[in-house]
Formats: sequence, C-alpha cells, structure tokens
Amino acid sequence: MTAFRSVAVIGAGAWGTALATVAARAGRNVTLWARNAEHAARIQSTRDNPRLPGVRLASDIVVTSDLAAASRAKMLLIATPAQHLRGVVNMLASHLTTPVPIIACAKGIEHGTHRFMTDVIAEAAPRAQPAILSGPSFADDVARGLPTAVTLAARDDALASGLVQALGSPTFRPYHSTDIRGVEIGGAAKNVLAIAVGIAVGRKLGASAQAALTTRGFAELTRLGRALGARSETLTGLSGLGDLILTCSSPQSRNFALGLALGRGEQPPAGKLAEGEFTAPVLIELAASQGIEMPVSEAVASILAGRSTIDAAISGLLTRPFKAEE
Ligand SMILES: NC(=O)C1=CN([C@@H]2O[C@H](COP(=O)(O)OP(=O)(O)OC[C@H]3O[C@@H](n4cnc5c(N)ncnc54)[C@H](O)[C@@H]3O)[C@@H](O)[C@H]2O)C=CC1
Ligand SMILES: O=C(CO)COP(=O)(O)O
Repeated sequence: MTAFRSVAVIGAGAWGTALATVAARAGRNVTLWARNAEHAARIQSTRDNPRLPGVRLASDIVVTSDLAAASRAKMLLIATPAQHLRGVVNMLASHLTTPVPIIACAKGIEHGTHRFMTDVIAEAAPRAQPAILSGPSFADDVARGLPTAVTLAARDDALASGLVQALGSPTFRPYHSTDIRGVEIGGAAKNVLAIAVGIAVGRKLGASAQAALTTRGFAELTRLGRALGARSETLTGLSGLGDLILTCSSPQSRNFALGLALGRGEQPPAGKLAEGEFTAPVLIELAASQGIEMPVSEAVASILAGRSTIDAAISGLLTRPFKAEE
C-alpha cells in the first residue's frame, strides 16, 4: 500500500503526458497540469495531446490548468523544460502547506546559476522533498507501455523507495537511489553529447566514429560526475550510460536529430525541444569552473554558438594530442 495515492504531473508536454499515463497505470489518482487553460480543456475533452500524437489518455486522468488543485496531490512530478523549472516551482510553492515530494523530470542545468534541477526545487520551494527521475525512456515508448527502466533518486532512501513503489509497473521500472547528483549529471550531459554524435552521423563519419565519440563522451561525463561527487554505479547505470546509449543511437531523440540535421547541413526540426542546446553553454562553464576537460561538449557549444564550423570542430577533436585512456 503506498502513501502516495494521488500524483500531479506539472507540464503537459510529451514527457508530462507520458508520466501521467505511467502513474495512472500504477493505480494512482492522476492530475495533469497544463499552464494554458484552453490547452488543458482541449486535452481533457479529446483525451489526446498533440505533443504526444496517437496516445489516448486514460479516462480517469484529470487535465487542468488549476495549479492550486494540482498542488494538493501527495506527490508532484515536474516535466517542464529545465529552464522553466524555477518559474513553475515558484508558483507551486505558495500552494504547498506540508512537506511534499517534488520529482524533477527535466534534464538540464539552470542558466546563470549552474544549479541542477533538485537544487532549483529546494531553493524555490523550501517545503519540498526534492527528487529526480531520469533514464533511457522516450515519452512515446513509455506512453505506449513499451518496457522501460529509469533511476529515481531522493536524499532519503526510504522516500526514493516509496516513490518507486508509487510509480512502478511491469513496463515502467524505476530503480531507487540516493545519488541525486549522479542522476542529474547523466541526464544533463547526455543531451549535449547526443548532439555531437548526431553531427558525426550526419557527416557520415561512420559507425566506428559513432561508437568512439559516444565512449569519449562518456569519459567526459564521468570526469565531471566524479568531480561533483557522483557515484560510479550511477554514472554507469540507467541515468548515465544507459541514457547516453539511447540518445546517441536513435534519431527518435530530439538531441540526436538536431545534431543529425546540423551534420547534414539541413535546417533543424522545427518546434522540437532539444535540451542539449540550452545545456551545452552552462555545462562547459560548470566543467571549466571545476577544471574538468570536456572537449566533445565544448565542440558542441562552439558549433551551436557559431564560434566554430562543424568541420573545424571535428578537426580540432581529431588532432588533440594522444594520451592515456582515462
Ligand atoms: N520527451 C521525452 O522523451 C523525454 C523528455 N524528458 C525531459 O522532459 C522535459 C520536457 O520535455 P518534453 O515534455 O518532451 O517537451 P515538450 O516540448 O513536449 O513539452 C514541454 C511542455 O512544457 C510546457 N512549458 C514550457 N514552458 C513552460 C512554463 N514556463 N511553465 C509551464 N509549462 C511550460 C510547454 O507548454 C509544453 O507543454 C525536458 O527537460 C526533457 O529533456 C525526459 C525524458 C524523456
Ligand atoms: O531523454 C530522453 C530519452 O531518455 C529523450 O531524449 P530527447 O530529449 O533527445 O528526445
């Protein structure tokens, strides 16, 4: 029996909608909050969200734009883009009267502050018990009930375990952890690295280069993770290596697809959120502040900012001095 009978998902994009479906499948009473009242009313009546086409929302999921009503749930999942997390949690905070778990489901690092997602939650809502959910899981796969596994971390293991019990089902398998920082780093960095790998594939550099770049990307993700106190089993787990493999190998990923288009010299897909674009500059600032080398991420940031051409960035990576593997 779970203490978390009711769940509210804040943010009715592709991921929020998929997570609402997950929670309903796990037997929770689910509210899905959309900031736009018209959008909420349309999804509530049609049971269809254009952000996640072809997925029919279970009839018992309540879709609303009433944040006060949503905030009464026993646990909250926030699935807005990373850079909008603080704004939404600021609005939520005034409705919270008791300690409540707030699970960050976005993947990124806040611009300007270098804060990870649970730090933003802790600052914006002091009553919250911050947690993070991340791992290899495309919204479409999750919503369709294809098997997926993710990591769910909270500072307190009993809380992380309780949240896993509330959301888990045979087709959505969260593993609990207390390594919040490790989970956050994997989710943020893999999006930037997926843009790099997409570019290499778009440039037709070959399957060997794809594997090499993914692996060297993992090496730099691990370096940063270690410097910030992440555990190695988290970095090699679902939210680290697992999500990196998924995102660096499939055009279903919007980050990979962005890289693919850039590599081919095409226009990036319109209206698709690729968090790596926003994470790249802040990731390399953070790495520099720690004295950590992240050459693949730096190349992505330089290309996106127009400081380097793709060919110059590739050549820069290929002519780095030979060194010991680490
Ligand atoms: N789509 C996926 O497969 C997965 C996405 N994620 C993460 O989830 C986060 C959201 O991604 P998606 O849902 O896919 O994006 P999306 O583009 O489908 O939806 C984003 C939603 O956030 C809403 N939104 C934007 N600004 C807002 C604000 N200021 N206040 C409230 N709502 C706002 C938009 O209206 C939209 O409904 C990202 O950080 C992404 O990396 C994580 C795992 C899987
Ligand atoms: O995070 C994801 C899968 O785990 C979704 O990847 P994209 O945001 O690149 O589509």
